Amino acid sequence: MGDAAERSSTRDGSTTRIAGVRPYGEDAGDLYVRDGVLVDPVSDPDETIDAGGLIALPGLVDLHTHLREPGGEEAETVDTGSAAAALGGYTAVFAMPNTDPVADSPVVVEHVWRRGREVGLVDVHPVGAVTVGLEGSRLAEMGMMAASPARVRMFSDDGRCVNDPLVMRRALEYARALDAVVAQHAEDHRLTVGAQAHEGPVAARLGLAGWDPAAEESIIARDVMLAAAAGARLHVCHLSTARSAEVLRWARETMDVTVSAEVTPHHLLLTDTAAEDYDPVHKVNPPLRPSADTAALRRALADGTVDCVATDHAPHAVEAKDCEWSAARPGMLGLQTALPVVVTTMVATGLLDWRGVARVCSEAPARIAGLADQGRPLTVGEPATLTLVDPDAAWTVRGESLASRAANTPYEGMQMPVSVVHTMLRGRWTVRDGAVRELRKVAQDG
Ligand SMILES: NC(=O)N[C@@H](CC(=O)O)C(=O)O
Ligand SMILES: [Zn+2]
Ligand SMILES: [Zn+2]
Repeated sequence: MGDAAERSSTRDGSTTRIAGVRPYGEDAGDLYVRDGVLVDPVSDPDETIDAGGLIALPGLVDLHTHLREPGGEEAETVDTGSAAAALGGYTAVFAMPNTDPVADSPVVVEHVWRRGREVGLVDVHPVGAVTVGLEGSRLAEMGMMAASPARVRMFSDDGRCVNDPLVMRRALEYARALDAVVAQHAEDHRLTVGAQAHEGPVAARLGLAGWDPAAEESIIARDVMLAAAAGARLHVCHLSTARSAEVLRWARETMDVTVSAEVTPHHLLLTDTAAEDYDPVHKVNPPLRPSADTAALRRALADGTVDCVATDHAPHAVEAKDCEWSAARPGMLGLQTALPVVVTTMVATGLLDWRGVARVCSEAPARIAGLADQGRPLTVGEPATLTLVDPDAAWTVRGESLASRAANTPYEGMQMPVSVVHTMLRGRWTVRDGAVRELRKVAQDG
């Protein structure tokens, strides 16, 4: 604390030079930061950071994070989840409302928002519930949450689907009036009663009850029609099948609808065969799919059919995972492994370059969520909100070493090809040399 780097990168009028960095993986040059923004070069910076060999990206934005606070603090808190996010290169996250109590009121979203500001490592934007208690019947106080200091602009019952079409229609109509987006966990619950794994030969062989992919695809098809009719914005959470991507293409070609979609890193990399070890760390909702879907999802992300990557970071306490498969809770950690998995699946395969990574991990999610100061270009006058990545620093995942309170990573022991080295939020380092800065006592700006 209080060293030169910290002083020079806060808003005291001094200038930091980030030397030899490669913005978007392109030609090396210097970035200059003063008062929280990128500025023109100066001849006498107060401090110079050697960033030779590092790639600069705009700070990553996660539209789908479970921070578990309030009520699930044994798995994650705003504090530990923010640290995991910053270490993963994130500068903004959207905290899902399936907490206890559910974030379906101004009181709860304000609590999460205030905790995020107190911690100060990433911008924490609470997602408001669509229905009271996530129960799917009565609309939550969407307008009140939008009007609260947390300024909620994304609503979701994630963990549950807004299954009732009339409730979904009303939610979309309200969202339109609030200029908000409804993020749907697409799963027709009537089709997935007792479901444990993707319905197919692998689940059949393992004796696990099948999760019909039509449960996802049919809800997406229904929702694009409802959104088009309501003139509302729809976002599809954790899209996971080839046909779901086809439905999006068809919707955009045939109707006037504003629909966006995210894919998780795990659905880009892992397949349903991961369940063969019966280790519930591989249990997730929607389930891991066959490799044909994984391949189609990669193509859909590359060609823009799927707009962005979102982690669906879902920490679970040991008790919720250290049990037989059918009793385990679905979900896996994602914040600290997302960027490396995107590099493995999209960059190493030649499907995306680093510009493309910036698009799907930062620019597109910021646009979908309507964030004005995230996902911005790395150019003079823009916020100094960025992450610096070493493209050659491989590391091995150890759940116990991750910043999350929980350890349920599906990548235990796996090599990740790249490392986040530094992260900066509006001119302040949140991560230096792969370690979180203790910012908790630093006053929040604006
Ligand atoms: N993805 C999961 O398997 N679990 C999520 C809920 C969700 O994203 O649907 C959770 O909250 O644990
Ligand atoms: Zn979900
Ligand atoms: Zn989720």
